Amino acid sequence: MFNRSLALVQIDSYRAYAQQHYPSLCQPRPENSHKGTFGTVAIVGGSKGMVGASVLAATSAMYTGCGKVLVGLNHVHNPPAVFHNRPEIMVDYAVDMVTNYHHIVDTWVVGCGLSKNETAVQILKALWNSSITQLVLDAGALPILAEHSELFPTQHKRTDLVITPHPGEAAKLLNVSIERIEQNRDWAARELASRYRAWVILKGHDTLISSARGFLLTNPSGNAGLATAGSGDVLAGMVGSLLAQGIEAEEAVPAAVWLHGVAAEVLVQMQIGPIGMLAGELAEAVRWVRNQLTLIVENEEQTTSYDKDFI
Ligand SMILES: NC(=O)C1=CN([C@@H]2O[C@H](COP(=O)(O)OP(=O)(O)OC[C@H]3O[C@@H](n4cnc5c(N)ncnc54)[C@H](OP(=O)(O)O)[C@@H]3O)[C@@H](O)[C@H]2O)[C@@H](O)CC1
Ligand SMILES: Nc1ncnc2c1ncn2[C@@H]1O[C@H](COP(=O)(O)OP(=O)(O)O)[C@@H](O)[C@H]1O
Repeated sequence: MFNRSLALVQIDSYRAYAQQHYPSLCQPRPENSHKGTFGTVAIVGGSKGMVGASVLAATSAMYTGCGKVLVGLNHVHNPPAVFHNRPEIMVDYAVDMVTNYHHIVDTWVVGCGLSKNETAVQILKALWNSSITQLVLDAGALPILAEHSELFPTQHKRTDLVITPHPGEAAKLLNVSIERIEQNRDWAARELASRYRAWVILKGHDTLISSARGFLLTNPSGNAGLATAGSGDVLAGMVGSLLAQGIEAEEAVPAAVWLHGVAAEVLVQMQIGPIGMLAGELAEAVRWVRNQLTLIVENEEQTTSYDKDFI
């Protein structure tokens, strides 16, 4: 029988890569830090039947290291007072959250499990036209952007707008077929970045990251284990989390994609996947990788035991 506690993971090469490309991921926590030091993320989504998507995004945001997470659920007029398996997460009705929590949120992540309806459109419009500086749009937010372009002027002043389409969503945003996106992925990522003045994560095998200034990168990590329900929600939470921690978008956006892929690779090395890998397991693995990256190691050849019993 596979013994998880004996699983050995080669973390050294990941650490070396992160030190070179994403040094902020390797910074240990200052001793005098407090929860406000690492920012607050609000996840807006969770329509009926898809509350799990918001909980996954919120959980992964916390596992990635932000200080506080709020979830605003749409449709659910009497939201649960608490997610019983995640009491750390503050929860409220989405409209109330957008109205009342403006001042305490650093980064808004909108769309995880968000169905399209009039309230969802109004929520997105309110956030789009507000003074918030960091906005990540995923999943259910993207068809709204595509279908109500008149409500979302592309000449916004936001510092950091990140959109995270899979090819189906990119096709809607660009009004072309999914085949056209898949055959012209570089073009699609660049076109979306320039059109929306946004950071774009065009998901799928060989995820692309693009910026309005013409930056284009193919993410080197990940595997087909990521093709599982909710793994995009996990990624959206991670992007929001790194931004909320004050990491510049130039680093935070590609770092989140890389870390997400590394977590999937670690799970495969542990034989938890690629088949049957769960989005929740991915989020837990992200926390382990994130902490491993901050360790100072003297022996470069060291391998590290990932013990599932300790996560
Ligand atoms: N536990 C929860 O609460 C969960 C909730 N979730 C939430 O559900 C919401 C909708 O998500 P969803 O998965 O139902 O539909 P969506 O992603 O819009 O796909 C629609 C169609 O697009 C296409 N397509 C997709 N990917 C593609 C690709 N890479 N490359 C090419 N085509 C691709 C594909 O078309 P097909 O290939 O099947 O013809 C597919 O049928 C969203 O808000 C999310 O957050 C989920 O995260 C799951 C866990
Ligand atoms: N074959 C694959 N190889 C690498 N990454 C993949 C593969 N399939 C999916 N992914 C990744 O998994 C995530 C899926 O996100 P998404 O399509 O939004 O799913 P969901 O809505 O279920 O969360 C994305 O980060 C995508 O890049």
